[in-house]
Amino acid sequence: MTPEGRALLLEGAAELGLKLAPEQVEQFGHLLALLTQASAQMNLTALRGERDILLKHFVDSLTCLRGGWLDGGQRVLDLGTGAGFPALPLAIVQPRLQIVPLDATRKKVEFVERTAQALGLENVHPLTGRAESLGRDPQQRERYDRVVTRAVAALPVLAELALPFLRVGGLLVAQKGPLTPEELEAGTRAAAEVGGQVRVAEPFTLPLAGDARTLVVIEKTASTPERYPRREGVPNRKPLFWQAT
Ligand SMILES: C[S@@+](CC[C@H](N)C(=O)[O-])C[C@H]1O[C@@H](n2cnc3c(N)ncnc32)[C@H](O)[C@@H]1O
Repeated sequence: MTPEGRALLLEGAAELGLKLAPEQVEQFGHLLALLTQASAQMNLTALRGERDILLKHFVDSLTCLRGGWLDGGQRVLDLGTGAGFPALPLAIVQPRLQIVPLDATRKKVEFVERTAQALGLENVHPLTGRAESLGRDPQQRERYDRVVTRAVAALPVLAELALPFLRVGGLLVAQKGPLTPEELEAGTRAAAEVGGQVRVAEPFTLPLAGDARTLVVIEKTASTPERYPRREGVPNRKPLFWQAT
């Protein structure tokens, strides 16, 4: 990482109230190098360049910590982690979290696994598979305190895919771009259908970059009915209470 990149990362984190230790900055530098190297060989992430990766992957992932919903020693699933976001930045900054990054694409999960090992992150336990199937697996269903997710699907789809993984009382923390009232309305109805209630939908801007974001928190208030999630592909194709685009 260049000295400018280091300053940018520290400033972005500071805007979120986080003071990164030197070892954590080292880990982010290592992550940047591994991501850049792997992206040259496979289609891992659309973002290229130090500034974009630092702000739009690393700092952006850390915005999931707003509100303190992920404080403490929680068991967390990162639904649709891709190249490890937000899982890897969260694991670096909150070592007490036990994080399971989940993705349907094996080569992405393999990258996350290799990278977590290289960074010495023992709190990362990657998993390959589709949320629709794993959400029905007794070893995964209702086993998590938190589900985090970033840039994966519309809110009603996320509600159906994520809520089955949560214990009653657990929270879905979804980091999204700008949210329309229609998406929030559909997400609220979908959440109710699968056993959840929207607690917070808070707009904010990404530190330094200024992009519009929304942090949505849905609490699981009742057990998810057995019929959810529906079979693979259906939640996206026919989202609950929402017109697929
Ligand atoms: C646009 S990427 C976002 C990746 C990462 N969360 C990020 O913010 O950079 C969406 C990822 O979600 C995964 N995904 C989408 N639907 C999924 C499902 N039903 N089960 C598991 N993974 C899924 C895709 O394979 C893809 O890697």
